Amino acid sequence: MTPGARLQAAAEILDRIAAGAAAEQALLGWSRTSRFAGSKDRAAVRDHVFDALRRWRSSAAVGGAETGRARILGLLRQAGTDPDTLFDGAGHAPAPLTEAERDAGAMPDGAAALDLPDWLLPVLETSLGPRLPEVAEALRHRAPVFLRVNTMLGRREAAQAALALDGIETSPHPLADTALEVTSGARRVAQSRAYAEGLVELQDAASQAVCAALPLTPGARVLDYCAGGGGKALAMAARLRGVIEAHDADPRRMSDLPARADRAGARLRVVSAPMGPYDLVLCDVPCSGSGAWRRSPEGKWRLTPENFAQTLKTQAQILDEAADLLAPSGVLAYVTCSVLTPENADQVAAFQTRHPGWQVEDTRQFLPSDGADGFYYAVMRRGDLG
Ligand SMILES: C[S@@+](CC[C@H](N)C(=O)[O-])C[C@H]1O[C@@H](n2cnc3c(N)ncnc32)[C@H](O)[C@@H]1O
Repeated sequence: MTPGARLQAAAEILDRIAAGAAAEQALLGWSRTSRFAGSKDRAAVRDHVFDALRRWRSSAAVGGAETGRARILGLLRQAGTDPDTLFDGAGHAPAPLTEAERDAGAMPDGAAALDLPDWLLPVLETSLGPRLPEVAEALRHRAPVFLRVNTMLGRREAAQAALALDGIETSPHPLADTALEVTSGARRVAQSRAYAEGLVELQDAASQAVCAALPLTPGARVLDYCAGGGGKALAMAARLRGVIEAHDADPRRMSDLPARADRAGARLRVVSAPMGPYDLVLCDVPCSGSGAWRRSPEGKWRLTPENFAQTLKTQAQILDEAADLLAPSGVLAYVTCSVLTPENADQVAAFQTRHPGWQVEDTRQFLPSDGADGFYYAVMRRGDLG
């Protein structure tokens, strides 16, 4: 496919997304009917689609309409690329621009300029204060690819050398001792030997920093209450060198976990009904995902006041359930990939009001503008053991 044909394909997929299709479904539908497209074409089309999703509002404003074609036009204008070099109608490229399209388009302002939903702007302003513009800007760009070195199987330098043999260049990332940022060859990671043998896992650097901050002591009984795909459960297992119990309200989300644990040499037990007492319960709760909207930009537009309110209720309920599973001196670790105060510090404060005596021992907010995803954690323990 020519570069122009890739843009045309992306524009059509964006129209399907605008009509209500999920991005992955729309991409899959296109893939199935486009057998002529090679792997590089598919990757390029996907990148264009996700670039437009990250800049859904500003690309439409600059492109002059709420269509896939206009959004692609807007992205080109934002990048300083002359659209006439690609909108030329040749070889399935977009048709040349009309006079009306040339005249259309304006710089957005307010929430549209930041590529944020209007309703969420006040929440973000309160949560981030003067850091809002830099966070919003970070969320408009592609996320770096990070790997976690599985220190049960090798050191960071050994992992870098193994990855280099497969043409993947990395550099250590300061957020965590286990973190590598992929600087070239990211698309080869899943086929690399280091990945197949469990020496590295895909995991965001801030997510690794969160796992590194948890007070895991040898012999501790640990539960990952919202284990999902198990990224944090595996990272905890590597640190603890003991068994991690993994639970999720939706057990299908953990279906790959036993195989991933085997590959990593981790000891992990999936439990459907956790039985306390535990020494540490990790609650990596469902959240807005606002800290990771670079990776999942659809989340930015699908979040509504209604489902946000429901998510806040679920988070509180999970914290209450987890507290009941802990030993008297046990640690309750609350984690979100969010930058929004209502689901971070406010949620923890509300828990403390419902459960007097719990104290926050350690807490930190990571922001996407610091390099990795936005994450929040609070490590809590009961203070009134007497
Ligand atoms: C942020 S994801 C977990 C990601 C995972 N810990 C990781 O590191 O890859 C949140 C998970 O919480 C689960 N969940 C939602 N409601 C829950 C509940 N009431 N109890 C336990 N898990 C729940 C979801 O199914 C989802 O897998």
